[in-house]
Amino acid sequence: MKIGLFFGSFNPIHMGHLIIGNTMAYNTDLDEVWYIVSPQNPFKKNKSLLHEFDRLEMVEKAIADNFKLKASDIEFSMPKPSYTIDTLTVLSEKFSQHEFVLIMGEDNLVQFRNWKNYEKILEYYQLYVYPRPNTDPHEFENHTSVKFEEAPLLDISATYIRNAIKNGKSIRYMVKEEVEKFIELKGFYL
Ligand SMILES: Nc1ncnc2c1ncn2[C@@H]1O[C@H](COP(=O)(O)OP(=O)(O)OP(=O)(O)O)[C@@H](O)[C@H]1O
Ligand SMILES: O=C(O)c1ccc[n+]([C@@H]2O[C@H](COP(=O)([O-])O)[C@@H](O)[C@H]2O)c1
Repeated sequence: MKIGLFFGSFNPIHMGHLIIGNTMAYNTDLDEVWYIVSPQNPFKKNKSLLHEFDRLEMVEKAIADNFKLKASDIEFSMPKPSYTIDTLTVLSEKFSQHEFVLIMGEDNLVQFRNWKNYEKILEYYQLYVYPRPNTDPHEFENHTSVKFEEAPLLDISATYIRNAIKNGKSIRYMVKEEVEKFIELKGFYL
């Protein structure tokens, strides 16, 4: 199978992440999309980062009704912070029957040069890139490994959701109902 990998902290997973995963899984040549929950992003320091198992549980609840979407904890047992090239290598070895593609927003391409072994990523893997608003220019516009895919965009972020919860505001329709209930039950982000 051809599988798209969507990496993130998912703190928490929101409708923006779900729209991208579903669009890639159904409207491109990908068979499935796997959400790879990163315990720790090399570029982000965040004191409100929930435990990785709680973030994984929210992803699982969010995608439970969509058979083309899967959650992965592969990075939990790998050295931290999580470097994407290392995870790609482990996945390609473990699932040699599958072809893996990296899904990312165009904004990620602006600093992609700073990723560990980015040239190796481009040599061995395809990147399926969806548009992000106000993306700065970058050098990967015409790269043969980069494919631009159309996807509708939602202007929300996990940061926005965490702040809304902290300020007693509603997050209804920004996350799946199951995720909202779980956050309430556990008292996350208060
Ligand atoms: N609304 C959105 N639409 C499309 N892609 C998004 C959206 N929000 C985040 N992404 C992308 O999803 C991936 C994983 O995101 P991440 O888990 O860091 O969420 P985030 O909402 O950006 O989090 P935070 O606000 O905590 O930084 C990243 O590549 C990010 O650019
Ligand atoms: O491998 C790297 O050097 C690298 C550098 C920055 C980000 N990443 C991964 O890209 C994913 C999305 O990053 P971000 O900053 O858009 O949330 C996240 O899960 C990180 O593990 C990976």
